Amino acid sequence: MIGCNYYRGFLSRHSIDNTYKLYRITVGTGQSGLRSHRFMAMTSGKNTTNYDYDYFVVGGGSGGVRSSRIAAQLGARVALAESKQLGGTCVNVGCVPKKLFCYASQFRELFHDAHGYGWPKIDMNYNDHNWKKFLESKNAEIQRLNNAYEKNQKDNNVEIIKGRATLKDSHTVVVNNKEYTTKHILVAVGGCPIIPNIEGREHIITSDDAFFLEKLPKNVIIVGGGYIATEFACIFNGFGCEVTLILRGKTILSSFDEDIRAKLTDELKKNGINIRYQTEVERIEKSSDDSFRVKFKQDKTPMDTNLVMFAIGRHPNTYNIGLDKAGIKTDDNGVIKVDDYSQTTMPNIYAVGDCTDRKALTPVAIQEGHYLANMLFGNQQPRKVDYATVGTTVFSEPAIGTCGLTEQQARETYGVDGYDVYESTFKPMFVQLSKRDRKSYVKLIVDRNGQQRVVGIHLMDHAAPEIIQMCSVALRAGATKDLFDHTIGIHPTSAEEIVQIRTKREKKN
Ligand SMILES: Cc1cc2nc3c(=O)[nH]c(=O)nc-3n(C[C@H](O)[C@H](O)[C@H](O)COP(=O)(O)OP(=O)(O)OC[C@H]3O[C@@H](n4cnc5c(N)ncnc54)[C@H](O)[C@@H]3O)c2cc1C
Ligand SMILES: NC(=O)c1ccc[n+]([C@@H]2O[C@H](COP(=O)([O-])OP(=O)(O)OC[C@H]3O[C@@H](n4cnc5c(N)ncnc54)[C@H](O)[C@@H]3O)[C@@H](O)[C@H]2O)c1
Repeated sequence: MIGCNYYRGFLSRHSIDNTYKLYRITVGTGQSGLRSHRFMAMTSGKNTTNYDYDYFVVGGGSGGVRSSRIAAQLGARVALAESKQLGGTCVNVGCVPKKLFCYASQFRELFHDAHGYGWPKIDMNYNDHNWKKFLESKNAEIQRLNNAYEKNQKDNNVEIIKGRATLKDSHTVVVNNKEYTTKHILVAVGGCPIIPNIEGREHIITSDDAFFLEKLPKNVIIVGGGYIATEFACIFNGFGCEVTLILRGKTILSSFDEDIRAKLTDELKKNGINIRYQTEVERIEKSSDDSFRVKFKQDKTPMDTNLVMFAIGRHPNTYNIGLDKAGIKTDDNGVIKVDDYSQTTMPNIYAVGDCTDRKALTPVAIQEGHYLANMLFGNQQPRKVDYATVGTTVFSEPAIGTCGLTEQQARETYGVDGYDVYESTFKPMFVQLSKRDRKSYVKLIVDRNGQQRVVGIHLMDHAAPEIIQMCSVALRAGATKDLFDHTIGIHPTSAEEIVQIRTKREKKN
């Protein structure tokens, strides 16, 4: 198997089928019951001497690190158990290395663009790219972050306990056979990639492995159409690999706005990414030359490839950590049930981040963990995270950014006559001289009633990730279309399109 799997230490791919069976724990706790428990638990506060700690955090990823540090700053006695490296998915096998991979993969096009601006033409030979050197630099940067995280926790008096934690009961956590008692527990164990139960599954790599490949493949099949599949299709494509995306359904990024999906699909195809729709992998066979033959259920023509990557979602790391012993209920997939304030079915135990069913994004896990620490140890009123206006980006090439309602959600919320759509497709200035065939796109959805608030913004542009951040502030503030129209743009930018669109688009049915 290629590379190392960050999580394989405690949840091997071969245990996953069993995991699913064991996940089928009885559930059915209503949210109202959860809420009343929260206020009981909150009478607690800190410095309860009967326990070893006031707060024991299981999992040192985005949510756990933030929550433990804030709690300690507020005076709580805090322990943090981490079975791998501090920083969790985001730092080790998620956002951070992914963004570095995106940057690295984009130079091919940038060198091409440079020629249009008068720089000498560089004949790119992919073999010239030093993959090993790049991975070494990437690994060094991750190591730097791991160390910085550890120092920051220690400087704030968080006691780090290295090892896999399990719950013995609702006030006892066990790590390396040692028991620790605690007033409150936070479960912030994150998730890991799903690997399907198909013949040849041992040949599958996931995003965890993709960050540690020994060399780039000549061609790659990526199964899935979500964030990770789309981002890695662009990364491998940028490095010159031949990429085929295998979609179970009819579209990539099915939870995104229909127009942004269509526009991005056009760009991916222009970049040379092949997409096969409504196709499912039946099995994977290893060939004598170390390549793989992938057979499909629907189309009987197999494909030969050097690498098969699955990115079909993630499941929580909640298997066999004693949740049942501590009285914590999960759904059938092992997702921890929580109320609006991250309280589980056990009043003194909380859960944040990817092991709950909210938005699986780093800043979301961080805010959930931060609000929780404030609530428990900062004498602050409980505060709900506003999930409706979370801005998010897919770091594709070009990138997309989205915030608020999709058109489909606007249709369901306001009815087909209750909203307006404003849109603009344009060629970004940067590619004019290089003649790169590239489009950008802006779409605003406006609530037609009342004050005409902007309720959805969808962008496709290389600057979309930076622009959408401020759009989410505007949406949270309830900005109206009139406010956008009378805000002066910054010229020449892609962002100015957002305050300049005046033409309503005909509604599609
Ligand atoms: C490839 C990829 C790219 C991504 N890109 C982005 C992005 O660009 N932007 C974005 O916002 N989000 C991105 N995400 C999502 C983001 O990484 C997660 O939403 C975020 O890391 C969730 O934080 P968390 O604290 O819930 O869990 P995690 O960060 O997963 O942390 C959980 C930690 O708990 C530890 N752990 C698990 N079980 C135990 C145990 N029993 N005992 C002790 N420790 C344990 C794990 O080792 C891990 O360190 C990406 C994810 C992936 C996979
Ligand atoms: N840029 C970012 O912020 C970023 C990047 C990567 C990941 N993430 C987070 O991590 C989460 C996980 O990412 P992901 O891409 O694994 O999941 P995802 O939920 O985004 O996408 C999963 C995809 O797999 C498809 N799928 C599911 N089961 C399948 C099957 N059996 N066969 C074929 N296709 C199947 C789904 O239709 C969907 O298109 C994301 O939802 C997101 O919250 C965020």
